[in-house]
Amino acid sequence: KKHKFWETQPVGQFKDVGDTSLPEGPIEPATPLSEVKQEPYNLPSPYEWTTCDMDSEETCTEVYNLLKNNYVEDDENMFRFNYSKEFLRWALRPPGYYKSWHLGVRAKASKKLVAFITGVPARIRVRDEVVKMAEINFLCVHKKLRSKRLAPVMIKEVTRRVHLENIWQAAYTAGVVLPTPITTCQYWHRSLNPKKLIDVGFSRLGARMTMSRTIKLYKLPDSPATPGFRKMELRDVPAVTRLLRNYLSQFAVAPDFDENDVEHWLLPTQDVIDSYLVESPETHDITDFCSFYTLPSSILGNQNYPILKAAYSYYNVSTKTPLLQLMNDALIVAKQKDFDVFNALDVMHNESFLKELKFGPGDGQLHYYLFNYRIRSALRPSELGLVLL
Ligand SMILES: COc1cccc(CC(=N)NC(=O)c2cccnc2OC2CCNCC2)c1
Repeated sequence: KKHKFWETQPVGQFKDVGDTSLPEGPIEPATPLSEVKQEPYNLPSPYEWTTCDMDSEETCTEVYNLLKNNYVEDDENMFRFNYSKEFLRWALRPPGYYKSWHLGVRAKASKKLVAFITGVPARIRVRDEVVKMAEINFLCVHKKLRSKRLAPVMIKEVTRRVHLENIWQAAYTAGVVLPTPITTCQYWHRSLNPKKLIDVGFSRLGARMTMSRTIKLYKLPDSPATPGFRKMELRDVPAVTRLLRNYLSQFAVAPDFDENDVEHWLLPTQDVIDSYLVESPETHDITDFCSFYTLPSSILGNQNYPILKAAYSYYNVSTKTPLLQLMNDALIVAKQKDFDVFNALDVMHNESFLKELKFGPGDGQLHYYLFNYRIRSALRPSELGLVLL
């Protein structure tokens, strides 16, 4: 029986799709904290809950290794995400985070970390409502413990811990279809190092294409074209916050970032997040912004290369520089930083540059979900202003 678990949860059910009599908003009401289950859910007897302290070098290394060996792979099992420890600390400790939402499962006998799931707090606007949510991510069960039905009880336990902080909604993504996506995005890839991408099987040589012709096709200038294009600095946080809040206000679902959030999520951190902006040489106004995060993948079974260095488009705002030119400058700096590929979803206005900047469509889709919040009808990806890590 498909979705046995999800049919028990307050999420849009397939049977309700199209029923416009159902109101937009929470599916189940918040409950008084006294009514939230006080004790953790039961795990199968060989396992125990653990809270993962990401400040601890040892625990962060355990989380890193669990994900490195057991987290999401592409459809052909050629690549596996390889989030760095620095990235995980950044992703899991935003303003107002709760350690109790960094939930692990250990084998009682060996004390080995065998599963993980996380939440971080976020204010997400859905149309005109700003809703406090948990962004759920990094659900990972060790390969040897799959189909022991650990995921449902991990989801229930992290939900219980989110409820204890009086938060009743969540946002998450998955590569699989669950009840019920609020939108479904295509992912796109722009080759920066085509020779390596073909060597490792990420890309294939085009028909009637030689390798040297392919290298020439993807060649980029050595430096950005836009005057005033520079790295973001701490002093830019107020202006970038204004620029981003205004830009994101046009989308149906988007984060409600304040200056604290912008300082955490968008200030450059080496090998984690890169952010650039355009400061007008005449007026010194900040008119445009682009950012991408660093998410390498392990290359499974290639002798020459162990790692694929990938940049993922994050938040981009263009008010003066054409988005096409701004993103081409992002590609140029990503190539300068030795990334092999630049990935993007067809969310926000990304569709306007993907083909022209020589992105090719990926072979999969990323589905976005809200927990305990119904929306009237599914969104187009271009109506979505939320990028999860
Ligand atoms: C190239 O190495 C991969 C290793 C594992 C999976 C995939 C395919 C894939 N599933 N890609 C995405 O989900 C994806 C493609 C483009 C942009 N963002 C993405 O996912 C982000 C956001 C969701 N959490 C994972 C990272 C590729």
